[in-house]
Amino acid sequence: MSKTISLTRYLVEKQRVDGHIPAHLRLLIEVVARACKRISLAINKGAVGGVLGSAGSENVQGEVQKKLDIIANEVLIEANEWGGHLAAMASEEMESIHVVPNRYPQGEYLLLFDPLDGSSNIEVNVSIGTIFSVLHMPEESRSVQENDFLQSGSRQVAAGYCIYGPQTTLVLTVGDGVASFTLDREQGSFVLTQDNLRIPEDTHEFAINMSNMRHWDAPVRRYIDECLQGKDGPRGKDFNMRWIASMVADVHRIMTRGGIFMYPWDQREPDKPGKLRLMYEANPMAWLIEQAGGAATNGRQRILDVQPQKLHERVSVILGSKNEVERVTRYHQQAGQTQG
Ligand SMILES: O=P(O)(O)OC[C@H]1O[C@](O)(COP(=O)(O)O)[C@@H](O)[C@@H]1O
Ligand SMILES: [Mg+2]
Ligand SMILES: [Mg+2]
Repeated sequence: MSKTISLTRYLVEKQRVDGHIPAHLRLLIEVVARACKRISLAINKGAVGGVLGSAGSENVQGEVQKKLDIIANEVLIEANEWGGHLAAMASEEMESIHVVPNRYPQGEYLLLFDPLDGSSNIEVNVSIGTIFSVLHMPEESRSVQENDFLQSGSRQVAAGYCIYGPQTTLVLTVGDGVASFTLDREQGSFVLTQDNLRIPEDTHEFAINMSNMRHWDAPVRRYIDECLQGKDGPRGKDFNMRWIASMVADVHRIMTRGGIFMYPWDQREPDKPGKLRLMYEANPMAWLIEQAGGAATNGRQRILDVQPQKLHERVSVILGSKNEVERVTRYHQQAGQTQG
């Protein structure tokens, strides 16, 4: 029988042997992973469990909430409140931060999450996921406030996502590479399935919602136009396109075989920097991608260097295989376009 390494053992080794993470961070990650297991079970029940469909409410961003958006949010809050070594949490589904009540143990970390990403795919049985990011409380902060969360992505201490697809897979970084763990339902635990994930620097696969083409900025049009010209164009090779409309699923494909993902600023809502949220979608994904050898920018600067001004801030996202992301970023610089 092959020797398997559970997420717990992997994290214990990161703590004890490699000295990469403190004990409280290890326990926090384990609590998030346990919550993801529960979310995975709820999703699997589908129509049988009565969990599909709209909840009949909207979140702070004006998006219709699905029942599973709310269930996933509640599972994450409940699990982390009493066991997460946290000071507070923030979520796509909550307008303001959730401070851990003082009847529970207080901790030094801040947890941000998109409880269910790609929720438009729930009913069609296509992969969806949970994205999370962990920050340290600023040293000087006494009682936690929203401002404490407004740290750039480069200050994350852990980040990851869990994809609920044909397999449930947790992909994690604590700043020394990326590892993935697949849920073994018989054992009830996440098992290490790949260590030190690497994204190829070159690719011939792009992911973008092409229906927005007429709204894009010139550098994005230029890049996609050149890809579409294939062998006959300046790139001299054919490109393939994929768009799942679940960032988690599109990023997971890139983690697995390379590619570039873009949700750029566009002219539909020119005052918004982008569609995706900086703090609990773009930052954790950008860090994972960089840790796997890829790159992530908003066309103008590294996503991890963007200083957030508000909790639900949006950002233009270009991430994936390094050479392609650098090319799109260069096109933005050459065009003098600085949407971000
Ligand atoms: O429907 P569009 O405009 O193609 O947008 C798809 C994008 O929106 C998102 O679904 C946003 O995530 P939520 O489902 O968490 O709101 C991304 O996962 C995905 O990349
Ligand atoms: Mg999302
Ligand atoms: Mg979501």
